[in-house]
Amino acid sequence: MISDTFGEPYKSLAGVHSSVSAPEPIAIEELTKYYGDVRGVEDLTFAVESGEIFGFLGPNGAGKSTAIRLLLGLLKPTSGTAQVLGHTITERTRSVEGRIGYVPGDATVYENVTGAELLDYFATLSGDERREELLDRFPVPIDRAVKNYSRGNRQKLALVQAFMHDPDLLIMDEPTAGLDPLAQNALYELLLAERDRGVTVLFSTHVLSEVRKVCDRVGIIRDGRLVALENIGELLAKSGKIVRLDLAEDPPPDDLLFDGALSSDLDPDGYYRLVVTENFDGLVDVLDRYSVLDLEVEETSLEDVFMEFYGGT
Ligand SMILES: Nc1ncnc2c1ncn2[C@@H]1O[C@H](COP(=O)(O)OP(=O)(O)OP(=O)(O)O)[C@@H](O)[C@H]1O
Repeated sequence: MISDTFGEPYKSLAGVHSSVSAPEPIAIEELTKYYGDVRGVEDLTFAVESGEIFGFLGPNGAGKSTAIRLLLGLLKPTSGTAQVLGHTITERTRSVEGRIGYVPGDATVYENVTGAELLDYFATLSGDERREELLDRFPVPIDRAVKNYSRGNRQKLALVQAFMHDPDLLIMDEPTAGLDPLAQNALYELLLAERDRGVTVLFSTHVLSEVRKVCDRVGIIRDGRLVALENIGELLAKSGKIVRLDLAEDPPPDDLLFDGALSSDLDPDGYYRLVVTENFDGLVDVLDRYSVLDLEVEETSLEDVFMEFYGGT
């Protein structure tokens, strides 16, 4: 009973403004990556605008890391292309790399050096003018070998490394994984402050609460394809209302469906649960057929929206 309202892969007008103004920091066009027969991402098309925090949302295996690794030039696309800071991903130069900060999903390399040595190394590549300020924000045992770091400390070190050369664009793959709540909040504050300075951020996550806290827009990816691209308010508005009904009768949930109802289910507490996006007259017609003992109408939450895309999969 999952609707296909968002079922068609979303096609944005990526690049449409590029002839009249600066190109978007990230513009992706029909980007496809197969690992042999396994689909990583397929036909991704969207743009991340300058100065926004863009949440790239999807469950494990949806294709977020593949898309990010393609953007960073770490993987070669099967077809399609993307521009990052105006440069095609397959032809990027060092000068562009120096304007990007990257937080990988799994920060485990360079085990045998200390945190300080690791940062020194990256400083020679791109600079480190913000190192001290970031170490205050994300304190780590800088003189100890990285191999002895806890997961959270590795992640904090990765954050210091990603931000310390003051990049224009941050690309982050599940950056809060392993962070304690204090460090998570420090990151949210930093992201919002950076956004206000005009920095652009793309980050992948499956943590809905952080999407709500920091993201301006969100792209939802499912099975390698983009299925929604909206600002969060619009996404919620488009996703309709939850109508919960207690009926004297016991009709099968599908009997309550009408044009404008995305889904109809029976909750464990015996209430019918409809997701209604439009045609509230249709709802009134349905109600007219039964004895309604109770009725509640709620706004959809981001969790509800997510479940509409992923429920049952
Ligand atoms: N190196 C690889 N070789 C083969 N298949 C891969 C490889 N990397 C990813 N895949 C497959 O590509 C698909 C997308 O995986 P990807 O890691 O991009 O998803 P994800 O959304 O980042 O997931 P997660 O949240 O678990 O990191 C999955 O089916 C995955 O098994």
